[in-house]
Amino acid sequence: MTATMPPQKESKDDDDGSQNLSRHSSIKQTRSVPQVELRMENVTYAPLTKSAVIGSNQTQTQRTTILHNITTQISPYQLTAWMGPSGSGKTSLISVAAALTRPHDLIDDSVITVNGEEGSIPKRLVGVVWQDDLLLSNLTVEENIYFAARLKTSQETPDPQVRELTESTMRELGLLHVRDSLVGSPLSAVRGVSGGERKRVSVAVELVVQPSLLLLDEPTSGLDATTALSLMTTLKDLAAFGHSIAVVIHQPRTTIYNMFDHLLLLSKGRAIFDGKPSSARAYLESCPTVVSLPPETGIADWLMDIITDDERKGERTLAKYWNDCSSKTGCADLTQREQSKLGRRLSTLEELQSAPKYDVTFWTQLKLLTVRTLKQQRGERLTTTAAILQLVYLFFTALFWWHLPDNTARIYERNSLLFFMLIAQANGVVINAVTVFQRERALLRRERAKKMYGVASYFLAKTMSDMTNNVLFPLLYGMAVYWTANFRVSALAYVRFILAFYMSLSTAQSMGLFISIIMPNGQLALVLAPPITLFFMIMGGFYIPLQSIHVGIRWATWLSFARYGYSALIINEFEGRDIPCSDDVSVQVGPVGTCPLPGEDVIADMGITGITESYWFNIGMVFALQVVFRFAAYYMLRRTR
Ligand SMILES: Nc1ncnc2c1ncn2[C@@H]1O[C@H](COP(=O)(O)OP(=O)(O)OP(=O)(O)O)[C@@H](O)[C@H]1O
Repeated sequence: MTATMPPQKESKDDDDGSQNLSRHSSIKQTRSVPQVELRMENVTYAPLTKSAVIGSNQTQTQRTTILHNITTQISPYQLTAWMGPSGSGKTSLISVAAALTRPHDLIDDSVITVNGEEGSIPKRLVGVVWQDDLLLSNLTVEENIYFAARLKTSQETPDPQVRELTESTMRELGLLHVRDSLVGSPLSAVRGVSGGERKRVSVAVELVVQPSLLLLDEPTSGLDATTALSLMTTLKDLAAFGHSIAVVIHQPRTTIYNMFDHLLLLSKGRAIFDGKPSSARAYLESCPTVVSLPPETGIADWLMDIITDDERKGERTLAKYWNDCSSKTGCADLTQREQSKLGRRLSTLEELQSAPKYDVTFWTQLKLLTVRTLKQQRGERLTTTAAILQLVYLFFTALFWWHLPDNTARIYERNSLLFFMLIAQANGVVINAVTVFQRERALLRRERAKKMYGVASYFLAKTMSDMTNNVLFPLLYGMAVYWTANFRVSALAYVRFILAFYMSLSTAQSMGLFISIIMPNGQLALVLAPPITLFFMIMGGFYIPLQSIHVGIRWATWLSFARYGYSALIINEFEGRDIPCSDDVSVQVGPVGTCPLPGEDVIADMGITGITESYWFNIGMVFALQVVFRFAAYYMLRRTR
């Protein structure tokens, strides 16, 4: 497919001096981007917030007005800057523009229009680069960018073209030298790329999908001057393709300031200027309280100084002055923004909303997400630390249960070991499932909002990865313990042991995922997961034989994956063989005096009777539970936004 370029801006009044910059951007445009003009009029953003009641331990819910009556616009072909001191509401304005706030938090006469029509922008057309990045730490820089690009580029675009786009984006952002480095994260064992590089990767991941509206929260923070300039140049070039771009920026150097087409200045949630950056100085100097720009002071530094000074005085003079000025026509000439020269008719909101839901088919989503999840989870689960943990478990297990003699005196120890293996590994697997999903949740929410993929493909890819990577080490532990403990010597019994152990662990994993999905509060999920697992473990029949569990809660044993897993392991160990008697007469299992003891008596003694005496019944039940957990998890995930 040949690259389709949207009409370029014919010419530009370079009265802001940006024509002096030599720009060598190689950013490529692979598709036509719907142009979006977003206008916010009289926007007052007042979310419900919780605050402490003075003098008591209680909290109260109230509306806090964060943005007051803001009117501004983000237009195609323009690079817009939002500047203001810390706490002036820049980040909140990004949330409003990206339609990430709740509609009822926009109060009074707030109106948002998209291409002239009231409504919020379709989220798939928006890219937001937040200050906190959401990257996949175990993928390389290139992989992070490539997967984002592939998922958001039409199915017909050949892969080499997507690779080329990835390459040019990396080049643009100075990331080629770290393309094969893992991104890493402060929390993971992988240190990864530097903070500034990670920031650039987050920008690249958004930039590569070429959103109509791109909002960036302090993209240059943590970057050196050259890289910051290069990034802003890239954004400026991207705007020239018809994208609408707004950056939150603190104190840009003058070269960067001169690139802006439109400037919004904020102070304590209020606008104090909205218009051409080249007019800001003249306008503000006309305000009686403002000291003129001193010689040899950068304009951005001066702007911050006068806003901070005004905030310190507490009279909101600049906001009032702007309010007076913008409500009259007196300063219209000074502040008039450069009119965007749109190359074509803007799409209606309905047209913007009616685009195909996803750029690539379900199967492509599934393939990409499976590869991506496998890579990410391999780095999280198949780590040296995880291997060492299993070796420690193996050491202790072998220490206490080494080569158990196969006689009636050691039946209890055999059973206890089977149960210990289940409890130790299932608990770890559940905690892991909870933690990993809590980490993925934010990324999933963001990517779903951008319509990069559907829940079904994400969930299926995750399930496939969960079934392999995540239970591999625990399974290897079980396979080793089988021989160190001297369980039943038979190839068939070994295979059946592996199957029962694997099914129990993967069901525990599905339960962990379900818990994690239904509890958005990650800390609560982590606190509750172990007792829930323990409850089902007790229902497993080792601590209390099934027939002795109180009749009021005995029904819960039918919901316990541990019951079926443990029963299958016990049946596999004892069914169809006789256990030689021990000389130790104090040990009694089964009918007194039976020698050798039939394995079936051991099984019956555990309360495993009737239909549950069948190995395959238990495997079937644990499988069914797994399916139920997975479907419930999927259903709940679809319902959450
Ligand atoms: N959900 C919220 N509840 C209560 N207060 C909030 C909420 N969101 C933002 N604020 C407050 O609103 C003000 C503006 O916050 P915002 O993060 O938008 O500012 P900012 O200009 O981006 O600041 P910074 O440059 O430090 O990132 C701050 O005082 C902040 O504490």
